[in-house]
Amino acid sequence: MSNYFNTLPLREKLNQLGVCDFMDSSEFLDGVSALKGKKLVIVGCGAQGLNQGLNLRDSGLDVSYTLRAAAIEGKRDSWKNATENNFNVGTYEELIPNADVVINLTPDKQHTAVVNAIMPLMKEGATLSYSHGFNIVEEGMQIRKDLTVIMVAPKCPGSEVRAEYVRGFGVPTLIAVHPENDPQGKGLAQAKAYAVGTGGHRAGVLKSSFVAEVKSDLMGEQTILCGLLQTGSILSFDKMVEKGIDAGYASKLVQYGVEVITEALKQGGITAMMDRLSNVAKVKAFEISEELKDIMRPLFQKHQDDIMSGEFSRIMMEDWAAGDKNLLAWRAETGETAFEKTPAGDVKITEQEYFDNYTLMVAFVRAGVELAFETMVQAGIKPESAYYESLHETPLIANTIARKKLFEMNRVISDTAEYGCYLFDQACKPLLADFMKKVDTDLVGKNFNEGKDGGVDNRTLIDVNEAIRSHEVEQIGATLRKAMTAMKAIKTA
Ligand SMILES: NC(=O)C1=CN([C@@H]2O[C@H](COP(=O)(O)OP(=O)(O)OC[C@H]3O[C@@H](n4cnc5c(N)ncnc54)[C@H](OP(=O)(O)O)[C@@H]3O)[C@@H](O)[C@H]2O)C=CC1
Ligand SMILES: CC(=O)[C@](C)(O)C(=O)O
Ligand SMILES: [Mg+2]
Ligand SMILES: [Mg+2]
Repeated sequence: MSNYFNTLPLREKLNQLGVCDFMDSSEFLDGVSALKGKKLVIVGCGAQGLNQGLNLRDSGLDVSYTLRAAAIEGKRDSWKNATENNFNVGTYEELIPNADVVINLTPDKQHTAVVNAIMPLMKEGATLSYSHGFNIVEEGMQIRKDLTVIMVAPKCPGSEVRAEYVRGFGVPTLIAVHPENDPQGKGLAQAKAYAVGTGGHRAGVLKSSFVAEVKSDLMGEQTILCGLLQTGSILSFDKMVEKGIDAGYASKLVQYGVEVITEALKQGGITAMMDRLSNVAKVKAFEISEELKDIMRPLFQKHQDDIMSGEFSRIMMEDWAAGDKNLLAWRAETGETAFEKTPAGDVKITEQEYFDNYTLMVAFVRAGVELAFETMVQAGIKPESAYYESLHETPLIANTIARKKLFEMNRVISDTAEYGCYLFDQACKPLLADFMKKVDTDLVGKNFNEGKDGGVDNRTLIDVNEAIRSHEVEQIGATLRKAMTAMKAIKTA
């Protein structure tokens, strides 16, 4: 097998990277009917497996789980997840031969082995589905020609696929049909029905390609979504402790702050998030986020370049071959950070205080979202896709940090995302060392407005507002959010 993307001629690379059609709600009037009465068998019952299955069942579809024999015999967590939720569970031999759609929701590093094990058992003309195209795009997996290969990729962690559905909303979803595997032409109808089944159509569905999904998904998770939220959280906590802010207060501000701040982002973009600051704080946050963008731009570009060239997947696959040596070591290190080890203090922090006392995080988020968006678009990813991946998903990742900090975030995201998150974090911290030396408690830990009279230069404020509002991520965001009429506000700390 070899990297599928790298075997394509340039025009075809560009072609597939550019596939991105926002699907109008009228495209989903058939609901789940293309999958109704069909046997959907999910392989694996982890973060995506369990939560997608719950949504699909609640949408009236026939869902069961197949697990490797050892997981069933050992009654492992995946077996418990499925059986405690009253799903039918069986071995590959028991369930795959009758499945109309086999949904592969095992970790990316297992895909080649899993697909090689299940493919011979699949019935003629069945469908194989993925939620991330790594195996097809980066490893060049070849699928039997009678099988249809689709992708339904929710732009968020599995836990939030469920949480948003239960709230009556959904998460933006990329769907695709692999051009090499659509013998009956039914792939698109099935992928659409599946996206309705998970609730994705209420938030927005893009008709994408395996290539466009992989090259954007890897970029988002490594940089703004997971990498930068990790780096920003740790640096913020350490700074507060260094400057004598109570550690319990610092822990609480960082754990919940990013969720509160990015809730405004989700509802009204960078503009709404920045508008939560006083005028003086907004001007300052704008200035430091411009500085942060200049410092971090080369790192964002390096991540995108390595993703496009296949260098990222090459080094990650080396780690797979080494039994996840680096991943496991980095995971353990994350668990040992002072932020992770310091419980949130029993102090009241009001919703507004999270903005006023954590201006630094507002600046990190603006810088990271805009940089990720700009870098993706420059690399040929379409703005709609870049918006979901950089802006809309950030609050959904922040929800996992609010739940149980960074170790939890890294547990819930895929191993692929986790590996890339650590790579970014390790490169970003030294890059920000000089910047962080200048940061004081007015930006993190104390109210930025304290001791200031609140006055700003009108011209400066007008220019700042204009720069924020005219960014392309705000333009496309305003359009895409118009379709999100069912969006629910979430209860933050
Ligand atoms: N995590 C997320 O939020 C997101 C993930 N995705 C994609 O979804 C897919 C699934 O990822 P994720 O939900 O994180 O995976 P998890 O690690 O949470 O779940 C893995 C499941 O697969 C099973 N499994 C592991 N190894 C094997 C194996 N060799 N053979 C059979 N079953 C195995 C595990 O069960 P057991 O070990 O007990 O057998 C477990 O039930 C990936 O393609 C990922 O990129 C996409 C969007 C977001
Ligand atoms: C949660 C999600 O969308 C990720 C970050 O892409 C993943 O877990 O791989
Ligand atoms: Mg993703
Ligand atoms: Mg991912």
